[in-house]
Amino acid sequence: MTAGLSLQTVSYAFGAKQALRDVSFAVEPGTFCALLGPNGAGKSTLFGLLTRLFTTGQGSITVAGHDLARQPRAALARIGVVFQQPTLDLDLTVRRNLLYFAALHGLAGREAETRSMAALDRLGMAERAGELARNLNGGHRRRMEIARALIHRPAVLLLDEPTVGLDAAARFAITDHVHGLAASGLSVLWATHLTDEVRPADQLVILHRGRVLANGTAADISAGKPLSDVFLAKTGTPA
Ligand SMILES: Nc1ncnc2c1ncn2[C@@H]1O[C@H](COP(=O)(O)OP(=O)(O)OP(=O)(O)O)[C@@H](O)[C@H]1O
Repeated sequence: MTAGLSLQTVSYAFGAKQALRDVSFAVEPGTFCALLGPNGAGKSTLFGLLTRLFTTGQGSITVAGHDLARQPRAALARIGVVFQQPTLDLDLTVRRNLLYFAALHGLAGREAETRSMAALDRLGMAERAGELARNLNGGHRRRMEIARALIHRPAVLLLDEPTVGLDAAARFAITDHVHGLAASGLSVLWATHLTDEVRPADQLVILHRGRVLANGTAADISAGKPLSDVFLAKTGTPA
C-alpha cells in the first residue's frame, strides 16, 4: 500500500454506459502523475469517484493509507482538489477566499492565517493576498485555487484539466508550480488531454474508453518518439 493514492480494479457505469473498467494504478508521494485521455476517456468520472461525488462497489481506492469507502472522512481529509470549473468568490480578496476554505476544514485564527499565507507563498501569490479575486487574471485565479487546495495539508492533490482556457505562459507557470509541489512530496494526479504538459520524468497513465492503456514514466512510454504520436497510435485519437 502506498502513502499516496492507489486504485485497484475500479469500475463504474452510468446505467448501461461503462465509463471505467478495471482501472488500477498508484501515485507515490513525490510523484507528478499525468492522467492523459481524450474527451470521454473517463477522467472526470475518475475524479468523481476519488472525491466521492459518486461511489462504486467495484474495486477499491486508498488515499494516504485510508480506504475511501470504509474511512471516507479520513481519506477525503488527505485530498486537495482543483476542479475543472473555477469555484472562487470573485467579490472577496484572495486572502478571504482562502480563510473561508480554511474555516470549512475547522481552521481559524492565527493557524488559518499562517496556513493561507504559506499556501499562497508556495504558488508565488503572497503579494496578491489583498487583491479582489475578480481583479486577477485567469492564471492567477487558478494558482489561488491550487493554494486553497493545499491549506489542509493534503497528501494527494487532484487537478482536473487545470489549464483549460489559459494562455501558453500561464499554462507553463502553473504546470511548473505543480511539478514543484510534487517534488516537495505530494502525490499529484493531473488530468489533461495536452501532451505538452507531460515531462519525461513524470508518471504517465493513458486512459482511453475507461481503460488504462499505459502506466509508466512518460520517457519509457514515448520511447524517444513524440508523445502525441504515441498517444495517437495507442488511442486512434489525436491528443
Ligand atoms: N452522467 C452521465 N450519464 C451517462 N454517461 C455519462 C455521464 N457522464 C459521463 N458519461 C459518459 O462516460 C464516459 C466518460 O466520461 P468522462 O466525462 O468521465 O470523460 P472525460 O475523460 O472526463 O472527458 P472530458 O474531457 O470531455 O470531460 C463518456 O463516454 C461519457 O459520455
